[in-house]
Amino acid sequence: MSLVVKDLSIRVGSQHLVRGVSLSIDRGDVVALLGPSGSGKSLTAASLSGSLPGSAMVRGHLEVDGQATPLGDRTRAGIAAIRQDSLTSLHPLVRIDRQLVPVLLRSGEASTRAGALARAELMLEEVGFAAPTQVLRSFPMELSGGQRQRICIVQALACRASYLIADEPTTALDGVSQQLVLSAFRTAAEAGAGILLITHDVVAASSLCSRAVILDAGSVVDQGSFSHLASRAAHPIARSLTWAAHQTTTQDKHTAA
Ligand SMILES: Nc1ncnc2c1ncn2[C@@H]1O[C@H](COP(=O)(O)OP(=O)(O)OP(=O)(O)O)[C@@H](O)[C@H]1O
Repeated sequence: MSLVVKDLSIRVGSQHLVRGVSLSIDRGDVVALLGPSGSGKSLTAASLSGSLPGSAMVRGHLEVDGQATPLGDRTRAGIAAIRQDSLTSLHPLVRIDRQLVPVLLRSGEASTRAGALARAELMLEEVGFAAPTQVLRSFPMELSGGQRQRICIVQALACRASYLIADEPTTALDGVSQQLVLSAFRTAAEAGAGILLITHDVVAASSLCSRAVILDAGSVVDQGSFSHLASRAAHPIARSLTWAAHQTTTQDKHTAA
């Protein structure tokens, strides 16, 4: 079971911003999408989650668990997304409980409102909220950027989607929250979700992901395991992006030994 995108191409006006990108994510696997700023990671993510801007022209083939799926389809079943900008993802005039409870009921995580509230509290605790009851009663504007980001992460995980597209989910978070979120992703993958993690944090990616796809100027320049990318990568960007992570992982292993 996997999500496969082939020959993805995105244009806005006369600009060809993503060119022939192909990648796959297996259920239960976490794949990193790395690359310099402006290389096309967010556009690629948006095309998979059906949230490309209306001005974008998209071409290519998407298959979800063997089922061909239109790339422009905005109501895509089975794929949840975490976007970079958490303020636009949450309804500003709706309290957090009313943004989480319906998702948990729809996904079958809970069958009653009381059960969904209890589950929401637990999931909020798992991403570092010390007072989840209070958070559930808040409006998004009463929370910090990092808190809103973690609520979007809980909302996406609450969908229990087969695939999760996470665009820089931990950028606004402190170190402890980052670790908790990565641990929640690991748990989701162990439960069978396929995750695409877009990040500039190569060390975090190498600790969580089995392999990475590297984009530069809208094209895939390399992909494979982190040790492959660090040692034999054909493209200098792939080498520089993965070298530090590989060094850290290797040092950690030596320290542990
Ligand atoms: N709606 C849009 N209209 C026109 N150009 C866009 C649009 N969205 C993105 N771009 C351009 O497409 C290119 C890729 O953008 P994208 O946001 O995918 O990069 P990214 O790799 O996610 O960067 P970052 O790491 O900084 O988030 C950039 O040159 C950007 O300016």
